Amino acid sequence: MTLRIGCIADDFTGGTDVAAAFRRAGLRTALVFGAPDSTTELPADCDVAVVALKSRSAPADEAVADSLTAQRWLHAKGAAQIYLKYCSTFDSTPRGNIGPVTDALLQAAGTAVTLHCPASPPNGRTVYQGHLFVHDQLLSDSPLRHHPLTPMTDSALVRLLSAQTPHRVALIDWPTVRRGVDAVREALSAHRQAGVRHVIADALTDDDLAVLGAAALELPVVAGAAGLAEGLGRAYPTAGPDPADALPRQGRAAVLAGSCSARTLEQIAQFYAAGLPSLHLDVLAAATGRDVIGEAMTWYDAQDPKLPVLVYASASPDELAAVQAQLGVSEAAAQVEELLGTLASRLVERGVRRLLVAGGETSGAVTTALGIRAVLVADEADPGVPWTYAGAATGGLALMLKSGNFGAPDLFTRALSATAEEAK
Ligand SMILES: Nc1ncnc2c1ncn2[C@@H]1O[C@H](COP(=O)(O)OP(=O)(O)O)[C@@H](O)[C@H]1O
Ligand SMILES: O=C(O)[C@@H](O)C(=O)COP(=O)(O)O
Repeated sequence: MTLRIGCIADDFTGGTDVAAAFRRAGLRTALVFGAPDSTTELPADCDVAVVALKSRSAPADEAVADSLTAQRWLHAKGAAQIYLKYCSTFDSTPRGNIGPVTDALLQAAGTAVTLHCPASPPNGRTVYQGHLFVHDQLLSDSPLRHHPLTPMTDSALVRLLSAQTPHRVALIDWPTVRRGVDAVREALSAHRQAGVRHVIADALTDDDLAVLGAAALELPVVAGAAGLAEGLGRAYPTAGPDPADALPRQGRAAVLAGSCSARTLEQIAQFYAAGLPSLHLDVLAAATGRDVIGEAMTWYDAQDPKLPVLVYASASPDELAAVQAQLGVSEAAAQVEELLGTLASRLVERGVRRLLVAGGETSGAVTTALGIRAVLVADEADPGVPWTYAGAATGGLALMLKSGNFGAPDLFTRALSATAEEAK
């Protein structure tokens, strides 16, 4: 079976989000971490391969180079269509890289037009008249206007993308999308003939995204968030049994959290309130050379093996500010990522078989420490938060990588309760 779609995601948890969307559409999906090279193996029998890069905030030339490497590898594996996954809040300033990356992918694929739509209705992201909404607010009125790296002060997608590309950008509006697949195809063709390279489409619902996906089936390059990926995936015929069904359902379970996002803090509080064993890592003590890892492992060995455990560095905004003031922002992050990466390796060595990781950067640190290059994507615990299967190299590890703000407050206990229940 050859690969059908090759996807390039601009960060790791964005990669798990889009991989879950393709799987929801019925396609067997693998996720590859980091720019692939000749030694990167693709798990057998998948329809979609998602390459998760760390390019969202990278300078355009770096993001273009990594994306072209991924595109070449995906084409070599047989992918006829490339999907560029960026954030559903279009995290990208005028100097951002969505325009340059898309232009480079189009040029390498030898094609003149692409369809974009960042809508992701389950997460409240919709596009109307080319304006991106976050629930009931324009993007530029939402909390994203204060994003530390990519403050979004404009919601007009045609204007945002036009600032990043020398090529023409135009809109297919919602009334056209509502008229269906043929109407969208005709509009795409008219835009292409008029010299437009980037066509942005409105979408309010998953049905709109299914129309767009069907209309985009023949385009060599398509771009957007997880919503359009699912719409596109639904336009493909589904294949046979999913090898990810071999996911281990039992074994010791642990959560490692390095995300300080509000939702992760709620999930930590819920786990603690459920009476499950939790340990807070003392980042400042680790920085002074105390053996925080050794202490954590002694604590882990003393826990009831039937129960999932949580080890977290995550801190409230005040605690975080205090640690960062003392260590510096990047030194503090490096310290935490080193701690959580090392702990992940120790826990897996000690027999953990189900590992839930909270935080995008944290997920990168953990997969790197575990030497995991590729996983198969299995069922979702919450929208955009799938279990994945790391296969034989790690002794058959079930891994869940969660973006900081994703998942319901009870995600940790719910996703891992099966283990505790079955073991009782
Ligand atoms: N106690 C702490 N002190 C300082 N930095 C921390 C602490 N806990 C976590 N961090 C850092 O905060 C960052 C959280 O980012 P990330 O893992 O991407 O989560 P999210 O997905 O919520 O953005 C990481 O770089 C992590 O190392
Ligand atoms: O498209 C989305 O909203 C997510 O997949 C995503 O990329 C979220 O960004 P992070 O919270 O920075 O992982």
